[in-house]
Order: sequence, then structure tokens, then C-alpha cells
Amino acid sequence: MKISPSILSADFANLQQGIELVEKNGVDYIHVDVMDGHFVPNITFGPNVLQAIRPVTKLPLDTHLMIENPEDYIDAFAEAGADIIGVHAEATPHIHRAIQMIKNKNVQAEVVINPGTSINSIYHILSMIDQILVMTVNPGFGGQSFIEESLDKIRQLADLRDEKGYHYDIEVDGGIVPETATRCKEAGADVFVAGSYIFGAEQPEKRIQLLKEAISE
Ligand SMILES: O=C(CO)[C@@H](O)[C@H](O)COP(=O)(O)O
Repeated sequence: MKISPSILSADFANLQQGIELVEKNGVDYIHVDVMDGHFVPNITFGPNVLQAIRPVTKLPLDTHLMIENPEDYIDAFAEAGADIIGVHAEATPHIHRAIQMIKNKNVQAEVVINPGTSINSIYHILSMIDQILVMTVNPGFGGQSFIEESLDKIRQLADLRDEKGYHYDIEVDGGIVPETATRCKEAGADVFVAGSYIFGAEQPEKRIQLLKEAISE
């Protein structure tokens, strides 16, 4: 079980401080939400920001591209230091090629699906991927409520993994707090992204501890 705090909810003027705090408290990844103002109605970080935070942490940078034409930026994010790159199935007609491009850069390949997207659309790439991100809110903003219907998709993906012997981790993102994390874990999730729950708190270290307890029970 892994925790991946989303720096979307960190203090952008003190990103280094936020990252060091969560690293010190035993999280597993740093989740970087890249938004382009087209695929989602919000704009955040480009490869330059990723490159700037790369030396600040030893943790893998779990990079979630919420951008149109992700193929145009995969190399830039890989060269900036991303360890995992996630591309949305909805963002490109060539998701198979995008996954190949990520793997060719020796970066872990992730496919991401929105709450309204069925797993049928990614069925034929499941054998290739290292991680699948099941969005449990509509992407674009932190602080939204968990969408219950996502649990079915997590169960289906966990069953398929067992049945076919696939190796992917199942990551969940959006509205993750101890209670939703426990239910996602029971459904088969392995990696838990949390933004506002961790960085929106006065004592993020306590929140990390509570999340850890919720997913280890
Ligand atoms: O990708 C996204 C939003 O598009 C997420 O990573 C959010 O940052 C999660 O925020 P919380 O729901 O945990 O506040």
C-alpha cells in the first residue's frame, strides 16, 4: 500500500517545504498534477516545475498528465525526472502509442480513466501498463467528493489482474480520506493519492498517519 500526496493542494510558494514534510513522514510517492486548461479547466505545472522539484526529493515523482495531446510532452516530462507518467485514455486517440512512448523512455507507464470512462476502453493495453489510475472525482480540482461508482471499476480491475496475471498497481485519486481509502483498499486499490486531506490540514503529519492506519487495517 502506498500513499502519494498531491502537491496540487500544497503551498505553491513553498513547494520544497511541503514535499520535505511529507517525505519525512513516510509517504511513498509525490503526485504531480499537470493541467493544461484544455483537457481540464485548470492550469498547473509544466516540465520546468518538475525539473525544479526533482532534486528536492528521493521519492518517485508520480506524474499525472491532464493534458490534450500527451504524446507531445511525454519526452519532456521523462527528461525532467518523472518516474511514473500517467496519460488519460480520453486525451488521445492513440493511447497504445502513448504508453509505448512512456516505456521507451524507461519510465513507468500509467493509464488514467475518468469517472465516466469504462474499463472496456483500455482492456487491450492492460497487459502493458505498470499502474492504472482510477479517477474517483472528475479531474481538474482538489477538494471534491468521492464518486461511489468508482468502487466497481476498482473491483473489476483487481479481478482482471488476478485472472490474467497482470502486474499493474491500482491507484485512486480524488476525495481520498481514511474512510474512502479503506473502501478503495477493500475493493483492490494499492496506491492512494490525497491532496486536500494532507496539505489542507494544520498538521499534515497526523493526516498521513491516519491514512496509513486506514489502509493497513
Ligand atoms: O488529479 C487530481 C484532481 O484533478 C487530484 O490529484 C487532486 O489533487 C486530488 O485532490 P483531493 O480530492 O485529494 O483534494
